[in-house]
Amino acid sequence: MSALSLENVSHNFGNLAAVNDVSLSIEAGEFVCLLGPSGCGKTTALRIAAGLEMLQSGRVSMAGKVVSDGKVDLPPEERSVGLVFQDYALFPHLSVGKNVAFGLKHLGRAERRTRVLETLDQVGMADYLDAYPHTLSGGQQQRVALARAIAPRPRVVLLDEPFSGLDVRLRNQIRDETVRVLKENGAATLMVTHDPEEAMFMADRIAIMRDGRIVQAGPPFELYSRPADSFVAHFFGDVNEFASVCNQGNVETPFGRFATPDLIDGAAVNVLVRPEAVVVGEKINGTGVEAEVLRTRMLGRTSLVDFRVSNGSKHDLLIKARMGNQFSAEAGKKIILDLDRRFTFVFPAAHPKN
Ligand SMILES: Nc1ncnc2c1ncn2[C@@H]1O[C@H](COP(=O)(O)OP(=O)(O)OP(=O)(O)O)[C@@H](O)[C@H]1O
Repeated sequence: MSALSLENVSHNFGNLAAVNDVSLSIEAGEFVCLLGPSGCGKTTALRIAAGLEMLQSGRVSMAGKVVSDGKVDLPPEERSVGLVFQDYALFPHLSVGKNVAFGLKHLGRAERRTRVLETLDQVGMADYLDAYPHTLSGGQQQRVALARAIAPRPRVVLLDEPFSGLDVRLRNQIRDETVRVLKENGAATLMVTHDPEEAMFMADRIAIMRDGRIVQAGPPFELYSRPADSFVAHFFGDVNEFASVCNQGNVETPFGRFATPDLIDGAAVNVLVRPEAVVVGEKINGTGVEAEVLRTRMLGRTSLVDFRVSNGSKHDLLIKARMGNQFSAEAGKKIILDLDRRFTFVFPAAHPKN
């Protein structure tokens, strides 16, 4: 029995199918990110789960109980959900303690106070009980917003881009703390983000959306290393891309042959290679090619290097490699390149909208 379950949920705004047949279940203690580009329907799906948007079609259940299906439609306050938004949405006229106590009206005075202190302690804000939101930093306000959401011990916590207002340096720390606190509480969490790195950092499972649909769902590494299509591969970071044609179940590339058993002869394909899959200075499959260094950029812990591979009579291939070290080589130097095939993908070229 899942803590939260969306089944075949669809939602239109006029003619626009903002959410299109979305099904997604989240277990207690699980952290799931709904990831996708702006306008793909993430927030609408989250609002439907929360009960903030009236369900048009499909079903929403929590812990096996239907909370919305066209007949039933429980309001947000009866759904056992905690909500955290991008702008924290703290009540400005209430102290931190009163903000956190807001959803605890059902508890007696003493118990309420204990719960408020306990929860503020969990997010490291117990010293700010009597402070007002405007006196707090963005990171502190975000912690209080999280405390307010989890204080009633909801079964499900829904977060909508909760870190986008924060300083970049603070974000990783607060992301870490947020996952820890939500896991400690055993809540099922659904977080909306457009940032693939944030999703990879935080999620047990990522559901990636495009044009209202979930195109792939799975653990972060699965989406990164086995993308379902070219859109997913591109969404998780830079890729080198070159065109080829399928011939007798294979695609020939300068780096050797790739099997494409599901494609017909003559099918145009794109070969996608992650920059970190380019192995520099080695032949690993006995198939390496000589390449010329065009440009090297040191990015601190990694280096990004542009190479040119001569491709016989055809156009030269330009390939970016990302290396986990400080690589330095003069432009013009010749080096052998090969590919780590785990991060090399072949997809039909005629993928819609790519
Ligand atoms: N109340 C509304 N009325 C009309 N159209 C809406 C409404 N809310 C959202 N939309 C449209 O529905 C689509 C999905 O919006 P939604 O906010 O769910 O996307 P999103 O993936 O969360 O995007 P973002 O990351 O930019 O918030 C968008 O095209 C948006 O313009």
